[in-house]
Amino acid sequence: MLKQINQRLVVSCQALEHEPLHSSYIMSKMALAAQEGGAAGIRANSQADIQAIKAEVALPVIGIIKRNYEDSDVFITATKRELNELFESGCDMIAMDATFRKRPSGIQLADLVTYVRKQNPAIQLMADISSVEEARYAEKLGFDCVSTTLYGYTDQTKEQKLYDSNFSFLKHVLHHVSLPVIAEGNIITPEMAQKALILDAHAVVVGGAITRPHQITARFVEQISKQNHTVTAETQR
Ligand SMILES: CC(=O)N[C@H](C=O)[C@@H](O)[C@H](O)[C@H](O)COP(=O)(O)O
Repeated sequence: MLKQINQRLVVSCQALEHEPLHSSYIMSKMALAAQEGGAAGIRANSQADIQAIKAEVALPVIGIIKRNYEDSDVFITATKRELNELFESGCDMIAMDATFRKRPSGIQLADLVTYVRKQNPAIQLMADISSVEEARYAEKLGFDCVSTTLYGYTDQTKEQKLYDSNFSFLKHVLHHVSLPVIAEGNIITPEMAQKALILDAHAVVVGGAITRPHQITARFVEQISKQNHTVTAETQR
């Protein structure tokens, strides 16, 4: 899969239970639209969505399973349970949280990597990271690539955005690991995606800016309200 997505766009087609588009059927059609738009791959959540997407498009799929655990903040492919479900999903690559945060029941990331290599040696592994140290450790554990997915979503990085100070975090990761680095998280314009690839990201993943209409709508509404204030101010002069 890494070869197929090199220097290209992966579209994340996800909608959790609380989101308006929560449906495997809808996610499969989102993936079809992404394929027609020229995407090279899909990122998807849950066995049902992955299977529906694989039935609809010929694109390779990065599979995750999001599940919350009371004793951990890790929710992306947190344990062997999620790995087993992904083995049955038909996905081409598995992405998992590779932050240093404590995992459910204290299971170690290294043990999960060993488990995948033993149970399903053919599948590629993506490490979702939030720091350079995590990226370097993921490289040591033998992941096939790292993705900046969780930058801005951990206590240490909250409110940070990948494109802040001209993609400084992405540049930092690229400088410190020799693995392919996928730019993912809050890439909301084609120009940002292009910039990440120019900086030598292996590929870019874009989700909400393509497949979450509520986020896209909110961005328009926010901008229009700014415009309204400007117009009002001018007309009052
Ligand atoms: C933090 C988290 O759970 N991120 C998830 C990872 O699978 C997805 O919800 C994101 O949509 C995906 O990473 C793409 O990012 P963006 O939607 O910002 O383009």
